[in-house]
Amino acid sequence: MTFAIEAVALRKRYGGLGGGREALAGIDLQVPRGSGFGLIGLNGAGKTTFIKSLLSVVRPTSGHLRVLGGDPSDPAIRARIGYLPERLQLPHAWRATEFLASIARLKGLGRPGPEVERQLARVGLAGEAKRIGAFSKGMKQRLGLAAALLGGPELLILDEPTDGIDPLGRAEVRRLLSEELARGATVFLNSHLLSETVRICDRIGILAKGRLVREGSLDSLCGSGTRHRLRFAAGADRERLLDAGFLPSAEDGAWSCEAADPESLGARLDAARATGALLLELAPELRDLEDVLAEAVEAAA
Ligand SMILES: Nc1ncnc2c1ncn2[C@@H]1O[C@H](COP(=O)(O)OP(=O)(O)OP(=O)(O)O)[C@@H](O)[C@H]1O
Repeated sequence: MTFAIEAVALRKRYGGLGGGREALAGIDLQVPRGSGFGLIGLNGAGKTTFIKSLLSVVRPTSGHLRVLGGDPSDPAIRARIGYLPERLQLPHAWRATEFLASIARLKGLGRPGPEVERQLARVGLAGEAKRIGAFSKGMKQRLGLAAALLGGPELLILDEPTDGIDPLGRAEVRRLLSEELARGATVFLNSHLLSETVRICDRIGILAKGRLVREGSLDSLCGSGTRHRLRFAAGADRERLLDAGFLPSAEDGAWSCEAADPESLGARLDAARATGALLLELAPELRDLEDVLAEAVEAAA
């Protein structure tokens, strides 16, 4: 397997009086190509420092970092990355097409016109003639996203991509990012919106005090491994399901059960069927990522 990002024992200590605390205290991380990876953590955990290292804006104090198989300070590697910064600096007197055309030229895209129009349409800004200074926060964010998407980069690094975007716009951004994943791009996301992160990313890393304290697939991080969620067709006999050891969920009419292995899960399902219940859905029960984050941060304290 090839990796879009490979960090080995990566450390960063900022200069200044007393040298400060290490912002990155030895990060080992491999992000597979084509995956959606979400980096989460509390304020000051080191997320921005890690992203800046990926973009060679920050020089690590020690350790190794490879991005798309090369050195992040190599301009040829940088050209294959699309980046949406957390704090966008946009030229307010320009129009969206002018701004994107200038980015396209910087990225070395020949005849950028059609690509600029394509990306503007994807972010819902086609035909937008206002100057950027008159854009709403969400429109500016969409424009920043279009700039990151120009030229179909192999790696997208997105810092709070849905910040300021309304709920329907967020759904559009999610769809757009799933299109990017489907074409084989790697998406590296930094967001405090955990509900967005779980909907976009299949892998999650938790940073706490400069250390990667948990990392893995969403299922491995949030799944209990033994709890399952089930949904039965209307008319299931509640009392008989309770007798068979199923627990109802108060919120949404789903049920849950414990089963440590496929055999015991099969036996559970047989028991449910014996009550006359018809199974509609079965999935591993996932814990809330917020709880997993809180637990990981506490353990690292
Ligand atoms: N330029 C800098 N000089 C000195 N210390 C810095 C600098 N940038 C960040 N730090 C420190 O490094 C640590 C990690 O900061 P970083 O911005 O990477 O965290 P973060 O996880 O991105 O936080 P947030 O969620 O608030 O954006 C913090 O203790 C911060 O104060």
